[in-house]
Amino acid sequence: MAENAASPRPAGENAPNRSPDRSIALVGLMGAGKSTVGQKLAAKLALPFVDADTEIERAARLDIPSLFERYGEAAFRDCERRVIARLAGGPVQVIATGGGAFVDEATRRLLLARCHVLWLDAPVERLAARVGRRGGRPLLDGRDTIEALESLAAARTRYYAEAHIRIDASEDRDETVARILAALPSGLD
Ligand SMILES: Nc1ncnc2c1ncn2[C@@H]1O[C@H](COP(=O)(O)OP(=O)(O)OP(=O)(O)O)[C@@H](O)[C@H]1O
Ligand SMILES: O=C(O)C1=C[C@@H](O)[C@@H](O)[C@H](O)C1
Ligand SMILES: [Mg+2]
Repeated sequence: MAENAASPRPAGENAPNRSPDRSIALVGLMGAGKSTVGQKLAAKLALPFVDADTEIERAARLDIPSLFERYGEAAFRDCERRVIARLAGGPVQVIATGGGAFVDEATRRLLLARCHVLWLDAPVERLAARVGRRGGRPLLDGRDTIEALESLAAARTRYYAEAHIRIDASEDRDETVARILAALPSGLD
């Protein structure tokens, strides 16, 4: 069906009237959808998309499990802090952070100062079903997924709660994107 030019555009359907003044940073636990929802959101807003985990792997020339194994979590966090500082200082874009990035105080302050920070939140059971048994997440390896995510949630929720906006990310990806577009500040248009 031909598009009716007279009909109003659904919010966020096309990019030109949605030009954020600053980057959008997605935070939240593993499986919240930061990477997959972030890509869809960026496409809707016609913005570049960047994934901090991928950028860390590129900078370190190692995948995340190998980084953890060879150098330990502290070295990974150092790398993560530097990579996110670079991304937050870059052009306006959608940034998917790694699940633990926002716990770091320097990263948290920087993202809150420079970006629209959105916390993608969903119940642990839903997150566990999404991350499944696929490897690549060293903090879940060899542990009961629900227990591991519950303990991360207990330690991290107070940090995620500092995000500018909380998005209920329990439903499917398109619904989460729609919720984000509806929740973004109207001054962003
Ligand atoms: N809203 C959703 N509905 C259904 N499946 C989803 C949803 N969001 C993400 N998924 C699926 O869950 C898995 C994990 O999602 P994703 O990699 O985007 O999470 P993440 O928040 O980036 O996690 P991490 O912190 O480990 O990088 C993927 O297979 C993705 O397709
Ligand atoms: O929640 C976390 O601490 C992590 C989440 C992933 O995105 C990766 O950044 C890494 O596996 C650590
Ligand atoms: Mg991710």
